[in-house]
Amino acid sequence: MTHTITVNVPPTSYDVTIGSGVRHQCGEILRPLLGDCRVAIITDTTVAPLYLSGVRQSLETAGFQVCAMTFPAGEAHKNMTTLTQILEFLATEQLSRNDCVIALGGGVVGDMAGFAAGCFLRGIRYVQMPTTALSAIDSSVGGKTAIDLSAGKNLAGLFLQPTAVICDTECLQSLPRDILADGFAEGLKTGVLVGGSLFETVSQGLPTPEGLAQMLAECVAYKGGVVERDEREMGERKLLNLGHTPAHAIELCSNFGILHGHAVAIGTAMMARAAVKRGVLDVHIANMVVEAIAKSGLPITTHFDPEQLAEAALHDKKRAGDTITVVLPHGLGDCRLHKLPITELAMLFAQGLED
Ligand SMILES: NC(=O)c1ccc[n+]([C@@H]2O[C@H](COP(=O)([O-])OP(=O)(O)OC[C@H]3O[C@@H](n4cnc5c(N)ncnc54)[C@H](O)[C@@H]3O)[C@@H](O)[C@H]2O)c1
Ligand SMILES: O=C(O)C(=O)C[C@@H](O)[C@H](O)[C@H](O)COP(=O)(O)O
Ligand SMILES: [Zn+2]
Repeated sequence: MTHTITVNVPPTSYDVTIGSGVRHQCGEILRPLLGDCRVAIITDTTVAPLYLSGVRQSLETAGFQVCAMTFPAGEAHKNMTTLTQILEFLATEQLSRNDCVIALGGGVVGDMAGFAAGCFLRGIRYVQMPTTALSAIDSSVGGKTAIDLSAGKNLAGLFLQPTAVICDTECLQSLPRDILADGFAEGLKTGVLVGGSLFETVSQGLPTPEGLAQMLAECVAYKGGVVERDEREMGERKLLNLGHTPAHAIELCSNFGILHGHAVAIGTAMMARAAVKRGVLDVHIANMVVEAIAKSGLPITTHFDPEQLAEAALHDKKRAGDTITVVLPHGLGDCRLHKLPITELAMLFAQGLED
């Protein structure tokens, strides 16, 4: 079964197609959307040997002229050096304004290729083809693109919505278990934000392949709705950052050596515990959240101390001068924004790390 979710972000609108084997139909899906143009596939060294030839074949059969560039896999390469290499590649290949970038890979490929597409010739179109659970659940939808700077996570980037998202659930079968679980952290985050049956589903641990497509579709439908209402993160979209203020600090402190989803898992557990200490969340609900995270094989605490994390979090995009907005769960399906003085961050993180 194929799921199609439409995201309306005026003046544009795009479909997210989720289904088994859909990478082999990417050419026919994209031809009416892109017209007669060249496409540049950007991918990484792990994904290229697995999926590049199948995607290329589908695109060529549909009449596209295709070129491809591969960069080394991993968060350590989500940086200015790789961005420059992608831009130089697009220029050498003489892509024009009518042409299109295809991001084939996980969130690192999607964030990098999307950013490059947004800068090249002051902006060309791009398509997301997510191949990790994380990119399928979260990063391929919504138009946030970015690279990391040495001062912190995602500090340079653009909002640029893709022309289409094509998610082949078959690709997720080649993920090592820890990377599959890593992506599931954003699903757990979404389960806490939405509550109800989605939280019940995600709290049962990693789903079966059949259950996975349904879960992905529910997460994407929720995120798509938030993005439609608040594309530029002026209000409601900040909720998608549940767990991310500590997560981004943990990623920076570990020199980007921890996977994003693992950091989000810890951050979400921390915000659940801190919410209890602050009297806004029932301890039983917090325990359910922390247990659901642990059940998926994800971490729930960190060895970094609260002061160190608070220092690292000062680069967070939710900071405005002397205040920072964090997300605290008040219940399942009821997360709220809290504006705190930055001087309270270390205390908040300490509360999040206490049992
Ligand atoms: N833009 C957004 O809205 C958004 C949302 C969430 C996360 N992110 C970003 O996404 C990134 C994390 O994404 P990720 O977890 O997908 O990381 P990733 O892209 O680094 O992929 C993880 C690893 O899995 C490998 N891989 C990818 N697909 C595979 C497959 N099908 N089979 C086997 N191996 C495969 C990759 O080569 C890589 O080594 C972070 O940089 C995070 O900041 C962005
Ligand atoms: O799409 C969003 O909005 C999110 O916040 C999703 C997050 O899971 C994602 O990690 C995002 O990249 C974080 O954004 P940032 O603006 O805090 O860098
Ligand atoms: Zn995230």
